[in-house]
Amino acid sequence: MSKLKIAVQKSGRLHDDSMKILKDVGISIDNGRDQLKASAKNFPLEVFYLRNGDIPQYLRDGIVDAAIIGENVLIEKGQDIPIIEKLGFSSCRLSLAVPKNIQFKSLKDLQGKRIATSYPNTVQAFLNKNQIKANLHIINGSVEITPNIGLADAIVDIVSSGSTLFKNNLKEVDVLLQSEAVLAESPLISNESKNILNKLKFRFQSVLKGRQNKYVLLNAPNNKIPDIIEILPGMKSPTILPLAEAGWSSLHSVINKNDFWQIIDKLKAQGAEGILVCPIENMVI
Ligand SMILES: Nc1ncnc2c1ncn2[C@@H]1O[C@H](COP(=O)(O)OP(=O)(O)OP(=O)(O)O)[C@@H](O)[C@H]1O
Ligand SMILES: O=P(O)(O)OC[C@H]1O[C@H](OP(=O)(O)OP(=O)(O)O)[C@H](O)[C@@H]1O
Ligand SMILES: [Mg+2]
Repeated sequence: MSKLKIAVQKSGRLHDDSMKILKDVGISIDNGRDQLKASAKNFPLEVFYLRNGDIPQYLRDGIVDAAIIGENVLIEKGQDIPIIEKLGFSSCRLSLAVPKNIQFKSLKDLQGKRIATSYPNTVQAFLNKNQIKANLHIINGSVEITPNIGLADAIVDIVSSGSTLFKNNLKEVDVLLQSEAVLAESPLISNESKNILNKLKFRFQSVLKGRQNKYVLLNAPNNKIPDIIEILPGMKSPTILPLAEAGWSSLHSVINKNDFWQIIDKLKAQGAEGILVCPIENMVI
């Protein structure tokens, strides 16, 4: 039986979360950290550990069938490569930054200036769109240091918490794009591999939905149940079970983790007690 070949970053920001989502979908991988290739024990999958920036070419050439990769890298080097699922981790943005003490009024201030970046294609497209001519200085890392050592007037690099910009006395003045880890597919994938990839995608989706939601159990007096149901819509509708104590019920439901605190406050205000909140491993809808 053939195996799906999937690329994962060998080491770096994406590695741990990529391995975690594979583990969370129940795939167990024989993992020697120095191995460049490893097979799953219980799923037709072979993992290739590669450099992030090399992955678009491997996908394009059909050397791998799929990859977990930063969306920003596909925008830079793999616009021809389809994204089939966003994976919700490694969220960051690609931003333009300049020294803090510089007065930056508009993008026109970049005219004729030097911009350091590891993302030349993305930056050039951004400059073209804004009709700006600037000189790109392409480097692979530590981009934020370049204005301080006189190598560049501005930078375009990944920002997440903003602490690297802060430490280097830079300020963010524009955002070129938002990014997160994605599941990408080779344009040359075979039908057989595509079937396996669809199964993997389905498992990813159920784990991602689970991560997005929480399972809530609570006790409430029966006369409060209609009001509480209004707050707790659930997947279809909440489960209601009678408690041993007369006049009380237990309600079970699923809530989006983003609405979580707001909903809990409302539940308490409606007389809910003994509220338990549990993580969800998988949600298959
Ligand atoms: N500070 C950050 N916070 C969140 N996500 C990030 C951050 N920096 C980078 N990323 C995301 O993680 C991906 C991998 O980043 P990382 O710096 O580990 O690799 P790289 O230097 O681009 O590549 P390589 O594998 O060749 O070392 C990036 O493409 C981006 O999508
Ligand atoms: O906004 P922050 O949370 O500070 O994150 C941004 C930094 O993270 C990434 O670098 P990384 O640490 O991956 O090092 P690298 O430049 O060697 O890739 C990115 O290139 C920025 O430098
Ligand atoms: Mg990096």
